[in-house]
Amino acid sequence: MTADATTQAKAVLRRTMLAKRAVLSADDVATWSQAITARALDLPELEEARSAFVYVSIEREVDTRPLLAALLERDITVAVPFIAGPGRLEAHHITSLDHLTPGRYGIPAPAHPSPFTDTPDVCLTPAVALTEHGERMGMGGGYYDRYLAQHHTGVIIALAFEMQIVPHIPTEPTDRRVNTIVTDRRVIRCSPPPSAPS
Ligand SMILES: Nc1nc2c(c(=O)[nH]1)N(C=O)[C@@H](CNc1ccc(C(=O)N[C@@H](CCC(=O)O)C(=O)O)cc1)CN2
Ligand SMILES: Nc1ncnc2c1ncn2[C@@H]1O[C@H](COP(=O)(O)OP(=O)(O)OP(=O)(O)O)[C@@H](O)[C@H]1O
Repeated sequence: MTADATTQAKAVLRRTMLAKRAVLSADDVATWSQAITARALDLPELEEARSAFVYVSIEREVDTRPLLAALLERDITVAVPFIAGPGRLEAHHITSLDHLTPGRYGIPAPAHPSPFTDTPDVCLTPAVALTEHGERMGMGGGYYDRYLAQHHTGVIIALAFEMQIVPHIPTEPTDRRVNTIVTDRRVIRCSPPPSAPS
């Protein structure tokens, strides 16, 4: 597939998956998010982490507020995304959810800059779709792929509803795979796709 065809195929899948997610009920999102939060908080890599970079959810994404609140209680460094420009994501340290205010695209972001420039022990990413092999498709800004190309975080965990797991995602060389996916039903430890170099 050419690069253009891959981008096109991704855009089609993105629209389909966003449409499916848009019609989830608020109740389902809340119930499933609770299950995901409990499972994520039990992961040894999150229990052992000294720092975590966690997205702040909007709309029908897996709700990360309860997870953020629990991590802030754990006395580890918690950082959240700040959109610094097109495709440019920065991590900024917060010590309270009260430090968030609506930012670019209406996504809550730190009200006052406090850059966390280290490599976080764990990165918790949003996703529009994922495969069991850890291939991830996001909103199409390339924000996380660029961030993760610069910060060699060992543990990348995606939070997703079971309905977001698909058999195939068209990939580009710049796509970073996630190590683990936490859904409302299970924890998926991702192994590389058969065709990919390990
Ligand atoms: N909660 C959350 N935070 C996140 C992400 C995410 O997916 N979820 N991102 C994951 O990477 C980054 C933001 N990525 C985004 C990419 C595209 C659009 C978007 O809606 N684009 C519209 C244009 C909207 C406008 O111009 O106002 C579009 O492309 O049509 C929003 C966010 C960083 N923070
Ligand atoms: N490390 C990188 N360097 C340069 N360009 C990149 C990099 N990573 C991704 N891109 C480009 O960004 C664009 C969007 O990428 P992609 O469709 O993979 O985004 P996404 O994973 O859906 O979004 P996000 O990471 O924001 O959730 C593509 O044109 C891709 O080639």
